[in-house]
Amino acid sequence: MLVVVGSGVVALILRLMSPHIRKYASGGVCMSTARLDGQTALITGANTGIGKETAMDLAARGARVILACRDVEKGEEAAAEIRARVGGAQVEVRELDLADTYSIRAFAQRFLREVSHLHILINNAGVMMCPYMKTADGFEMHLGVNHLGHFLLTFLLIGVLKRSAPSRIIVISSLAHYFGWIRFHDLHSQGSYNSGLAYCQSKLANVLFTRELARKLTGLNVTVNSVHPGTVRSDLVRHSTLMSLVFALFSIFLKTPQEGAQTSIYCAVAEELHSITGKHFSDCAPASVAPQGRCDETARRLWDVSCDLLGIEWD
Ligand SMILES: NC(=O)C1=CN([C@@H]2O[C@H](COP(=O)(O)OP(=O)(O)OC[C@H]3O[C@@H](n4cnc5c(N)ncnc54)[C@H](OP(=O)(O)O)[C@@H]3O)[C@@H](O)[C@H]2O)C=CC1
Ligand SMILES: CC1=C(/C=C/C(C)=C/C=C/C(C)=C/C=O)C(C)(C)CCC1
Repeated sequence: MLVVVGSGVVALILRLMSPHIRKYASGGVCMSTARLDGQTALITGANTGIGKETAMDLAARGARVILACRDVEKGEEAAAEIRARVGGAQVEVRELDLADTYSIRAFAQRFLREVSHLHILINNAGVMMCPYMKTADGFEMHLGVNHLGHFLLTFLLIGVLKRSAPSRIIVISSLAHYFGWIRFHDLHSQGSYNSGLAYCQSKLANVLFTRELARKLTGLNVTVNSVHPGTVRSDLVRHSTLMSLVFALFSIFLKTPQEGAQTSIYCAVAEELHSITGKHFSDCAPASVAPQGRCDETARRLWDVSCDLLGIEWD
């Protein structure tokens, strides 16, 4: 009886507080009215969640937006939705599976053949807390998709980004990077696997990649910044029953994908960020980076190991 009354009271309080909670939870908003006419943007994992909402916004600003998706059918559905909501939207779908370096190379080859400029690259796609899986190249899935896949993609597109300068690279990381460390002795979690820690490692790798790439791109007018989008109601938690349950129970506290896209959009368009590089953002404002994400030695070591794993030379 007491439990029933207690839950009723909590539900009532939450209902009454709902507008205030929503206002607080929604986070920062990108206030820039910058137009992107004549600019080209590429967003990975843009068929759903934060990526789709980011694509919607950039298309509304006049950009040509390429949705890079592993499932072209889902990508076309998202593109149709964007066209229906944004009059005159220029959106195209291309196949890209970040869990397969052959697919990444094929994507880049076609992209470079068909598209002459790239002003905004948003490395958004991500996988979280999946069971132990390997990519086509034998990389642990989180590291392979979230870090190495985007590393290779950026390497293959860096020439066109430089030619299109000023251009921007935005890397979607997470606050979860605080709980990660790079396990150089067992990068692919072959010794022991914890899906949460593997996700955190990959998100720390995103921050370290941003740091080292920003250093290498100094003076070239190509900026690179990382983003924590907030806690966003999306398909990201699909692999974890517990997380799905927490998301369902606390959904009122979570951002919508549109709210979660604001910081990605901000980093892509805000005029005041034109020369800001190597920084981390959350809620459309600078955010702090964990100590392990500020270590230049680790960033350089991860860079070298990533190049070795991918069989590329990138100085
Ligand atoms: N939601 C949140 O609370 C938070 C999200 N983030 C980050 O935000 C980013 C976007 O996540 P969110 O929108 O929430 O999640 P979603 O799961 O909604 O979107 C993830 C996207 O990544 C795509 N993707 C997954 N694997 C691959 C692959 N192998 N090749 C190409 N694309 C792939 C998915 O494609 P498909 O639909 O086909 O599976 C989907 O389009 C991620 O990097 C995530 O880590 C960071 C912090 C918090
Ligand atoms: C426990 C709890 C929460 C859940 C947080 C979660 C579940 C965060 C997930 C973060 C993710 C998915 C990060 C990805 O990079 C709320 C709703 C914030 C507030 C109430 C208490």
